[in-house]
Amino acid sequence: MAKVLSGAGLRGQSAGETALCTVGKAAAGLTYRGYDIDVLADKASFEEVAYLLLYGHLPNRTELAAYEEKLMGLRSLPETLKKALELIPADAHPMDVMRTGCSFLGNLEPELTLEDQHQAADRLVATLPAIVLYWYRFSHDGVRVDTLNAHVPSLAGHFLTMLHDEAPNALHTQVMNASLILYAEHEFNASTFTARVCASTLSDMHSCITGGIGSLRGPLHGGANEAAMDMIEPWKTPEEAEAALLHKLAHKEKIMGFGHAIYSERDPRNDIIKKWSKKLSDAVGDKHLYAVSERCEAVMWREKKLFCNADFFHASAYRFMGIPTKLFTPIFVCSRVTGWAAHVMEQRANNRIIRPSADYTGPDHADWIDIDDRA
Ligand SMILES: CC(=O)SCCNC(=O)CCNC(=O)[C@H](O)C(C)(C)COP(=O)(O)OP(=O)(O)OC[C@H]1O[C@@H](n2cnc3c(N)ncnc32)[C@H](O)[C@@H]1OP(=O)(O)O
Ligand SMILES: O=C([O-])CC(=O)C(=O)O
Repeated sequence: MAKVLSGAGLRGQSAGETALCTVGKAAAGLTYRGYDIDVLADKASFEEVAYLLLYGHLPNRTELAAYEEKLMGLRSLPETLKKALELIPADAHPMDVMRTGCSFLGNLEPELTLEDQHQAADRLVATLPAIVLYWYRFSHDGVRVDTLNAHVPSLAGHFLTMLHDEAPNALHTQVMNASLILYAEHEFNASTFTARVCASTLSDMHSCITGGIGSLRGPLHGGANEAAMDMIEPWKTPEEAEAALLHKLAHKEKIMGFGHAIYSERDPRNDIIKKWSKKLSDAVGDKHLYAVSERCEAVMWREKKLFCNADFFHASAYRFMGIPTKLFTPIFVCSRVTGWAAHVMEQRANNRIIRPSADYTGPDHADWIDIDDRA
């Protein structure tokens, strides 16, 4: 019988069905429930996209107003959770804080039945920004930040207001909104697959999302936006960047923020966030970071035919908005929680436990050796 070869990393194999997203159609396409990413990033609010993913259709005016109101009403953190967050040291990584915060919330407000799944998802969408920024501001500035921000309707504005203690300008709110839309959903990526595998055991929403956060953290996935920033920040001129990059490539180093498992020509999210990064660069009078980033893009294409993925120009865009590097991947969480939760619900609606097989590579038979006789 022919052996079914599982390609390394399951590349190119279908692991199930989804109606949420297409990635890589015609080498560079991306749609959420059929809507093109360019259109969504240009015309929608993040709340509209969250509703589209979680409730299955674009909201009408009444539905959107009610949903925004609902999310705003769910922003406050339970006192016990605040106390727990206050115990986490300032040198913790915020992704670990989010993992703990999500899991902790699951103790206080468990999702007990399937009827609770939308409520659990909406609560996480509303509170994950507060979880990370309540901890960040308390541990770094000693401030117990207002997690309600009743005067700031959008999640994009809410995040930036909690971080900077003042309402963001229109450009920053617009970029943050677009960024949250770009990161919201991406089919069977590693963190979403983690959440779906967890859901397939009939586990609860908080466990699925906590697992997703853990998978997103790694630098080969969501953590690449922070890793890209750490790489480019010391480079002060495009020439310095080019020389350093060539050195890294000669030493076979992975360059964070480049390449993709599915797209073969380009990542459509890059064009959008790059455009915003340029606007921000002009607005802040940046002298080198955008130029360094552009040179990296040109060198990687020239040398390796590798293109920027969604993470690379997010690094400079976030920096221009004064966001500390270690909050980059947490913003990804605040967005991707919508996609994760939608996938959890989709998995539950037509579930069979996800349990692939493995090609065994160990010895055929091993004879027992008494402990005193072992080498
Ligand atoms: C939002 C997101 O999660 S997007 C992804 C974010 N991750 C990163 O930016 C990390 C850097 N990129 C990478 O590690 C990879 O490109 C991944 C993880 C995204 C995709 O991995 P794979 O699908 O295994 O990559 P792929 O099969 O296309 O790699 C082909 C070749 O290009 C190389 N390559 C791929 N990406 C890079 C890179 N960023 N830098 C240097 N070389 C690379 C691989 O090492 C491989 O070389 P080889 O054939 O000599 O072994
Ligand atoms: O799809 C992937 O493998 C990674 C990615 O770009 C994402 O999750 O946004």
